[in-house]
Amino acid sequence: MTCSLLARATTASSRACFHSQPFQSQSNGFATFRGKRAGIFIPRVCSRKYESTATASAVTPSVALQENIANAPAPTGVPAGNLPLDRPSWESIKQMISYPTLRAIIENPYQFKTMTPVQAEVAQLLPGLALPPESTSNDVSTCPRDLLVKAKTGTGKTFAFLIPAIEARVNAIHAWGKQAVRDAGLVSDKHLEAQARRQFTREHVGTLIISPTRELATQIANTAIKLTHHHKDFEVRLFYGGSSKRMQMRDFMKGRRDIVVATPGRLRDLLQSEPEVAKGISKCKMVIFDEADMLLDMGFRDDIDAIMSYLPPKSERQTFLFSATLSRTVRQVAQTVLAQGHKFIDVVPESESPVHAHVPQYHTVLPTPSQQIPHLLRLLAHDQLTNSGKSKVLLFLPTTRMTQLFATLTRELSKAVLPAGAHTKVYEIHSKRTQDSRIAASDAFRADNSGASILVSSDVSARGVDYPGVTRVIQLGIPAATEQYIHRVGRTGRQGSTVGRGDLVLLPWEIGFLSWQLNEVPLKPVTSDELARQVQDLAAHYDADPQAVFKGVPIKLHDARGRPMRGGPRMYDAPLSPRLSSEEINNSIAALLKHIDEEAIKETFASLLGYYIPKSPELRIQKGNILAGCRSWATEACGLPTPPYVSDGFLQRMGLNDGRTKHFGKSYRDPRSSARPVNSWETRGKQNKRSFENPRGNFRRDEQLDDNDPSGNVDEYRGARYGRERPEPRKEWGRDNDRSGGVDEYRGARYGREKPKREWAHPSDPSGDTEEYRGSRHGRENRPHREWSRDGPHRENSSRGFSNR
Ligand SMILES: Nc1ncnc2c1ncn2[C@@H]1O[C@H](COP(=O)(O)OP(=O)(O)OP(=O)(O)O)[C@@H](O)[C@H]1O
Repeated sequence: MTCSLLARATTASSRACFHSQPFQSQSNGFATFRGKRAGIFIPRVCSRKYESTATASAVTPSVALQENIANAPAPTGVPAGNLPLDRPSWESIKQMISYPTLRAIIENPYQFKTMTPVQAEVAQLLPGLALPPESTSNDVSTCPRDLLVKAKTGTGKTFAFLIPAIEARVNAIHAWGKQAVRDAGLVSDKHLEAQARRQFTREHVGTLIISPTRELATQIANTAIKLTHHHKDFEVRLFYGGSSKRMQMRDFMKGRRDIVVATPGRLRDLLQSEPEVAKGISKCKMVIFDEADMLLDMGFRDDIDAIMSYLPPKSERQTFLFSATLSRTVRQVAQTVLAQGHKFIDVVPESESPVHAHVPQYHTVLPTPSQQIPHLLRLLAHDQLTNSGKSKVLLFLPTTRMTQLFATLTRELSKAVLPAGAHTKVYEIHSKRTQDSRIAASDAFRADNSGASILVSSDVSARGVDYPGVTRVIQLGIPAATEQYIHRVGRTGRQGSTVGRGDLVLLPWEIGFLSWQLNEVPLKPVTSDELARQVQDLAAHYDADPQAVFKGVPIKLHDARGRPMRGGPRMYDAPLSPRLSSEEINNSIAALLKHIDEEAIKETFASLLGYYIPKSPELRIQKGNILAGCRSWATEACGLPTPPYVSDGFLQRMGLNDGRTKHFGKSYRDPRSSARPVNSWETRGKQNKRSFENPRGNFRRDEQLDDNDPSGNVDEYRGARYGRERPEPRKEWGRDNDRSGGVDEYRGARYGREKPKREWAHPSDPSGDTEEYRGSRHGRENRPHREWSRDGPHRENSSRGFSNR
């Protein structure tokens, strides 16, 4: 039996998602409903108001709680359109853009007044940026055509690239019609002009927008539909994997192709199999990469190479690259797709993080894996208590299996432990779910107004996806990279909102990521004990006066016909303090873990090994320690009686069992607690200090290891493992039966004191001679200039790197 509870809960949640109620978009204070146009969901707008029936009186909180509340995010966000007024207004560019576009921005469906910095920077380049290259206007000759743009998460980059894209299309259609009349030797012919325009819009793709995930592609397509609301007959086409290719093609063949939004895999597939798509794309004059750094990364490289070979050469098209994170390396790679003389717009000052400064970020390194689930529950409870009536949490997990497991744990445990109890809505998104249920969960979470909702997600929601009103982002385990950390945290504190917080929760052995990869990110530490105290204080405060905590939250208990309301925020059932006590939390967890299928935990364990082992260089720990860490997670956090069995074959595939030692992955534990520090990980990274204070490290010379420990006596262990005292074992390495050769040879190759003699230049090596290879590999000589030409070879193999997300 595979995790029955897990499976039941997953089905239940997808059913719940499909029956979700009309959605409320918090971005503009309007309720949105789904309709259909061009094969994708289009939001329509109508107004909706809530009556406030809750009244409350204030009480004086304790000193600790006052501090707590002072540190908590402000209770209300700045609604969209109310960004500070010192920014340029949209009205100020009314001469630069068409009236239908302006109307969509300032009147309906959006009501934005001012531009964000990135929008203002791009708007400055209008109208030249959106005019056809053959235009005789001065604006064209002086304006750069290609853009590389870096701006903070949640600052409206989508508008910044969609507005020029829409304007360019409008201008191109207009120019084409006029040219057709001129070519016919006429001065004016409305009928001919209209016919030429119609033909142009059906044959030529206007702008191609490439986005790494389906969720983001759908969101961009929806924003494009809203922005072109007042442009007559404008059409947006969407290509993404996981749903019917035939339907997408039927839609594409039906009408205009003003904007095509696509994920790389599906687009490449269609380009190779559908001549009509290839023909349309070959005439496309503008291509936009959203989340450009991710698309230019190795994971998507093959697909992007293939797609670029269908597009016009870079001298004949415009290319925009947008992202919140653009490293120097990505900027170098970007040169291959951007025209010379492109403009680099960077609205993230060098000294600042690409996440908004007003989003406080915390990290916790748990003392033991057994603290993981309790700490997560406390973070969720903390959010429900500090953002009462509007808590919306996004929980990120490293693998799909982990996401499935934690969605079940969160869904079940929230009923017994969290302040909102059974009213907490838990949604789940990852690659194992069907595309329809992913869309349903994403839409439902976006529209959720229950005041206590949680989206448990893998990295498919990490980039670009806009969920208004997210009050907290929790990351359990390390993200795939520093950039991914930034993008995940960027899901909160968006569009000028002052509400938001990020929490990173790590197991002891993951601390290296914090020290080495996130050393420039402004994270503050919070211990699990501190959080437990804060939650207890907040719970006591609530129990003393629930109304005070819900002050100002519109609670509607009955609908117009007097029936109990199903949606909307509601107050928590007091008393909360007993429910949030450590004992109660631990009991609830223990009771639930008994019902979780061991197989589900073992599969999650295997997925974690697959995720973490390649990360050993980033974490700066040995693979064996990762294996030991994952084993202890399975037993201590998930309650397995014994660590899951890992076969030798699996270890070998993971590069763990390299044959040099048969003890790989077996961590040594001294049975006497007095010989160990309280938490052996506390001393990580301080080895020099430790050796001064206690020259014998953590072991005494007279100690004997456990009889079962196969690593031999203490000295041998210490010497080999920590390398401080080496009891003359070096020559041992060069034993006759050691295939690695003499000691020096081994040392040279391994520790880089001597460079190994080059073996690359083997006559059969096609990479040419050493210098050529090194030059191109390490950048000493510039790589031969690479252009994605239309005639380039089409690569067959695809590796999109999202298989496990
Ligand atoms: N000028 C504006 N005034 C108010 N709100 C805006 C404005 N422009 C965009 N927004 C809103 O801000 C939110 C974030 O926009 P968007 O998703 O484009 O950000 P982003 O910079 O692309 O974020 P990410 O880096 O996460 O992809 C959206 O809800 C959008 O409607």
